[in-house]
Amino acid sequence: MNRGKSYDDKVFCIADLEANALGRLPRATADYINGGSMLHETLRANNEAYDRYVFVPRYFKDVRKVDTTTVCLGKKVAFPVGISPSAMHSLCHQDAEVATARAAAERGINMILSTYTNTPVDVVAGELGGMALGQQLSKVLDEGINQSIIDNAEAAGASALFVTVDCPWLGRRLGDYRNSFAPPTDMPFPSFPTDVDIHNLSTADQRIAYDADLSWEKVRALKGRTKMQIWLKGILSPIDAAMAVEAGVDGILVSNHGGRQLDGAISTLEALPAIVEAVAGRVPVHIDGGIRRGSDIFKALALGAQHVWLGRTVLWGLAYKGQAGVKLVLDTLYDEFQLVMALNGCATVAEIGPHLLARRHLDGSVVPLLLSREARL
Ligand SMILES: Cc1cc2nc3c(=O)[nH]c(=O)nc-3n(C[C@H](O)[C@H](O)[C@H](O)COP(=O)(O)O)c2cc1C
Ligand SMILES: CCCCC(=O)C(=O)O
Repeated sequence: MNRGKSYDDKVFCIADLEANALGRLPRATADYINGGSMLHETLRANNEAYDRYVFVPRYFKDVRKVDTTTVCLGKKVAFPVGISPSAMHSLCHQDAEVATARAAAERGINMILSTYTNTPVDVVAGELGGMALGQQLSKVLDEGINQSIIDNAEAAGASALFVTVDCPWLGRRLGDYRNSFAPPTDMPFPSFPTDVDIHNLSTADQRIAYDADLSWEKVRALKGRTKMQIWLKGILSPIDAAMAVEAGVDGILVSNHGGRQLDGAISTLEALPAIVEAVAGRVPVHIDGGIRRGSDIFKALALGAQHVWLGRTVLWGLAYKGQAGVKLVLDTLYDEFQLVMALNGCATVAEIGPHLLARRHLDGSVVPLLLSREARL
């Protein structure tokens, strides 16, 4: 039960944290992290989509105890939240991915490591305290590099490969152009051979250029290249979702890369229901993008996601106070989520469903989801 816990003298919610964290970073770094592509339409839409759903809570339920636990990648997790892959954690804190992994372990949740990690996968795995590790793969032209990322992750005990599908070309991030943003030249990228220059992205070595011809055959072939589960990260279309299931993937992460790739793409929460319907329970469907409050986690689950993942919020925590800052993010969201469950009459995650939501339409009407569904039948 939440009794008004004080987290920190300055941070009581994620919005407080964002304001505090960004001021600690050089401007170009803060813009790289917070920015999206082009005019930030999708970046904004990811957040705003959550505000279009409102709660229709149930009462007369026993919520003296609220169990937030669930299972993700075969591990029992403290709540249905994990850490999405993001590049270069050392931009935010010297302890980089080690700090992030330790906070995930403390809070009892899983983590996905970026291809552009600054910390080797085996080191991160060693800090996760037995929680599940996912390895994100930005598939590049050099198959030897792809295979070494896969092999190192598998050897480190990672349980799933998250293949990012929304980045055949890098999005136009205007803030990065204006700031001439580039990672520091001494920054380590242990996924890549040391003679690959990735610091100046515009002249990047062809070996690490994105594979812009990812096909279903290549997805199927990946299954033969590793014992890890294969997940696709960045699915937005129910057609691709259905084809992914047919290709034998183990799960789908609905994502638009936090609004950093195709500006104008559908928000992830708006994309979710059709994907859940297309997948029809055959594999798990997870989501990221715009999760800033415990209520957002609840809404994503009510619309059919089994689990959500966090991008920028973790980086804000890292910039704010390293491991303790990431822990603060996770504790804040944990307590908010538990309270939202209690106030909606849910004692377990399994009780969360669409009957607890209504959708606010552009004409101002608010329509409970179940009634609107029944009306269509
Ligand atoms: C600074 C930054 C770096 C990212 N790097 C990667 C990456 O290396 N690979 C990837 O698949 N997604 C990457 N993402 C996207 C995240 O995995 C995630 O999809 C997105 O941040 C979720 O949205 P949110 O930030 O609103 O939570 C990155 C996002 C940010 C903000
Ligand atoms: C070259 C690193 C790109 C990482 C990424 O995916 C992002 O910034 O969104």
